[in-house]
Amino acid sequence: MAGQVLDLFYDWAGVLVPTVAIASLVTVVLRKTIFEIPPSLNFPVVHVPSNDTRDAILEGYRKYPDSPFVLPINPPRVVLPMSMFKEVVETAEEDMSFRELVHFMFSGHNTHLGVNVDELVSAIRIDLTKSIGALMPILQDECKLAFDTILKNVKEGEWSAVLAQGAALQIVSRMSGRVFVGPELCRQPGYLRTSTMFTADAAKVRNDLQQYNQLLRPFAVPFLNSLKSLRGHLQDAKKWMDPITNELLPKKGERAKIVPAGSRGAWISWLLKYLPDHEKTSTKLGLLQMQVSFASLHTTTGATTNVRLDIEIFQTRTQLMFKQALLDLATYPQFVDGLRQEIDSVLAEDGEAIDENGQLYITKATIAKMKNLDSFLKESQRLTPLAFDGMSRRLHKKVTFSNGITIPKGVLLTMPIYPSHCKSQSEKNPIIGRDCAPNSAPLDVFDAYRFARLREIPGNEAKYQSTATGEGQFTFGHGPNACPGRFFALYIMKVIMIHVLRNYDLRLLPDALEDVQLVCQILLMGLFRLSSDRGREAVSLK
Ligand code: HEM
Repeated sequence: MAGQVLDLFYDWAGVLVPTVAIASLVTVVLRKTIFEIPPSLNFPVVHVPSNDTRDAILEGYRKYPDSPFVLPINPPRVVLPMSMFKEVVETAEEDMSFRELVHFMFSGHNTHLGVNVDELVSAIRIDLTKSIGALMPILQDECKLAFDTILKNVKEGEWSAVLAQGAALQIVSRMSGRVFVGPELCRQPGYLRTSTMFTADAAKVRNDLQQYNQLLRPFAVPFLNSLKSLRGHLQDAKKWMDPITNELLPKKGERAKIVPAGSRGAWISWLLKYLPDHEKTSTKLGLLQMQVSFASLHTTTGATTNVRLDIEIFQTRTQLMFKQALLDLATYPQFVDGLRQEIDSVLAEDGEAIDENGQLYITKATIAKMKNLDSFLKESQRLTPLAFDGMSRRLHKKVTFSNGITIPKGVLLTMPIYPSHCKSQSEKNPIIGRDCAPNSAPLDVFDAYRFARLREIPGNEAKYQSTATGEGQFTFGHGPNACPGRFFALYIMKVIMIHVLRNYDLRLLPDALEDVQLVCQILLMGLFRLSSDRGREAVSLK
């Protein structure tokens, strides 16, 4: 009898064991490929109402301010409590990385995004940032030319409707293009289209590939139109780089050419300094050019799967921020006079400088004295960051944090930066809550000079500048991966804001929809007019 039972057991075991093994294998493969659910995430899941990650993050942060929660989007995100931000930014690149996240989200094998961008980061962080002062004349020249061309129908003394979104895109693209590729190319419609569309097509490749499960993606790649367009942009970029590269590459025995900041080719000469010899080609420089467009356009935006930002996939980051600043200027007109007075009084004291072509321009040092303007831009970004999450990373391996929280390999992490900027969402105050200057409005209210007042408190001067990062100030990330382009981006925005404030009045269209935050993402119509009493008045030179 016992023998029969044993036989029966062995018969069943012979079937059961392989069946269970195959079933487990299939489950693991399905989880990894079809459903893309990272294993064993024992954190609460927050409902995402109609793809609105912003509301889901706010809700998650309200419910779980001190512990992780999951956003069930594709691929799912683990949102960590803000108390862990230091550990996240300080964790070694080999363990979790921002670039790996971009590579994963944007199919880096195909799009070349998220790959090593050390040379790009060095050229931005070291050369571009150091040269901002020297770039002031060309940035202001291009700003004025771009406004005159793009807003040519705006008549003095009359209100005209302007689609601020499109105008801002062209103005910012021209100003950054003037620095990257020089005056001829930066105004060419073909160049402008390629540098903005590269980002749009990269986002399309990402979205297209997400329609397929991971196993099928390699088979789908050759048929993606978005990828064909992307490759076309890279070929165009190479063509544009050919002449500049030929001019700048030293012939045998020659030393590398030094091109002064502001001259055509300077940016390329900075990149060449960091490239190994075998990569000093127009193909590589064209790729870097597209990568810098992408970095200043949409790196983390695409990774957020934020619906509102996805609508605006064609916009540059700086342009989005600039548009938001314009929107805030129109929404809170009570600050316009104060900002104008600051510009006037700083210029009355410093005067303007004259560039080598005899044109007036405002120096970087003079702009730096406009602390209310700096504060206005920082406040604008605090309440409307590009993404409602941020400092996102992908894990290369399982990581256990000092509080015992373990996150498995392959998971995408993010931080709830927007709620952390805004005290009213939680009683966990960020540092700006603690440091609050007297007379400041609550943290959920737009208070244009909040940071200017904070800077007046002894010891705070550098801590609350628009480019500063740290607790409660995460618009540009923080730590080793913090945005290297933020200094450049902010001076572009300041130059534009000063130009607008000195030359135009603006207000929202009277019938602008009620939900301004949403409207601004879709169709922001501003009304501009050349202010008759302020238009281009000459400011006394010292
Ligand atoms: C207002 C405009 C901008 C915003 C809000 C912004 C924001 C950011 C953020 C949040 C990150 C990731 C930081 C992290 O996760 O720790 C980042 C990375 C980066 N940004 Fe920006 N950015 C802006 C403009 C620019 C511009 C104009 C450039 C180029 C000139 C640029 C170049 C980069 C690069 C190269 C990285 C990747 C850094 C790395 O991988 O180490 N950004 N940016």
